Amino acid sequence: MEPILEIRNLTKTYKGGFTALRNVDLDIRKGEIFALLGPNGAGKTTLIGAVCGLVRPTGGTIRAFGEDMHANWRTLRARIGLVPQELATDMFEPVLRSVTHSRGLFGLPPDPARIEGILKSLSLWDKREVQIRALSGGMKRRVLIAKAMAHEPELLFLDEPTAGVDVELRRDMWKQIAEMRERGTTVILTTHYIEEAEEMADRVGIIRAGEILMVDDKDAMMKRMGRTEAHITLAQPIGTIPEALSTLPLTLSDDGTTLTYRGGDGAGQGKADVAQITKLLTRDGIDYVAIDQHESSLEDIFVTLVEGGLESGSPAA
Ligand SMILES: Nc1ncnc2c1ncn2[C@@H]1O[C@H](COP(=O)(O)OP(=O)(O)OP(=O)(O)O)[C@@H](O)[C@H]1O
Repeated sequence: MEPILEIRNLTKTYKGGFTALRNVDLDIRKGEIFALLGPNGAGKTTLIGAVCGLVRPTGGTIRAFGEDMHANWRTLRARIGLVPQELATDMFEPVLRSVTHSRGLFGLPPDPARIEGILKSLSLWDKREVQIRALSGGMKRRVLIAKAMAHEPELLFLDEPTAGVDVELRRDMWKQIAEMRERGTTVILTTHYIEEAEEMADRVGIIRAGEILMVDDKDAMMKRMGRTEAHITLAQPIGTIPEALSTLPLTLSDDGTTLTYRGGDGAGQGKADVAQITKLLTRDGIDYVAIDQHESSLEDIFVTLVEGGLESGSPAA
């Protein structure tokens, strides 16, 4: 399938000389939810800004909907929506007027029924005459989403859509985003909440220090990078790891009471290994009193990648 967005060799060096993006290559597929994960300062907002015209790239190309963004700026930008981290203007405007205005900015004819539909879907219809500044933080975020949806974008960027909102509202917003995808919108979101990516994304990209470390289907990433960690507490200390277990990735605590397994492949190998370990311990007459087992989450994978560097990753797509 032809990508809806193709970023090639994108580089951004800010005026002071700081390079925030280095040779970024990224393809976004039509209809997917793509989560861009990265620590503070990794370059997520810069990347979004480059596509949406807020940041001028120093090098590289961006194609959207099969056409060069630079050469067809006006028409292509009108097909892209952006939900920024914060609302910069419009604080004194009532909700309905502000959202209607956003649609007009892209040269689209008024469509009150559509705006009403958007506001209702975001539970903002009752607040339509309220000035934005009088809304709660969570409601302000919904206004940002409504404004970005008002011109019916085919590609929607959400920059930290749920930062600082409570758990309930976050779940609510995940539902809204999933519904946008159902309606055919391609969604790219940046987030600090790995849980958010785990819950919603079809694919995940990991960015660190301006470089894309890895892009993959979320499930494939979790399978490939996933690990099992198990701590087996023994009834009596042992001096060494039994011979029968010597080929497995096991360590023994200094006091001889805990065997720790770290390994597996995220596709069941770890669980099978731990079952095998307990069987062999029983066979050798070594009693254990507890097993504390844990499968790695996307968060563990992310932390390993971002802090430990890229050890077993595939090249970014
Ligand atoms: N206008 C600017 N001039 C100079 N440096 C900038 C500018 N804007 C951003 N930077 C730097 O570029 C780097 C990337 O910033 P960016 O905002 O893209 O990161 P981010 O991944 O979105 O971070 P966060 O998660 O904190 O929002 C940071 O080190 C930042 O300080």
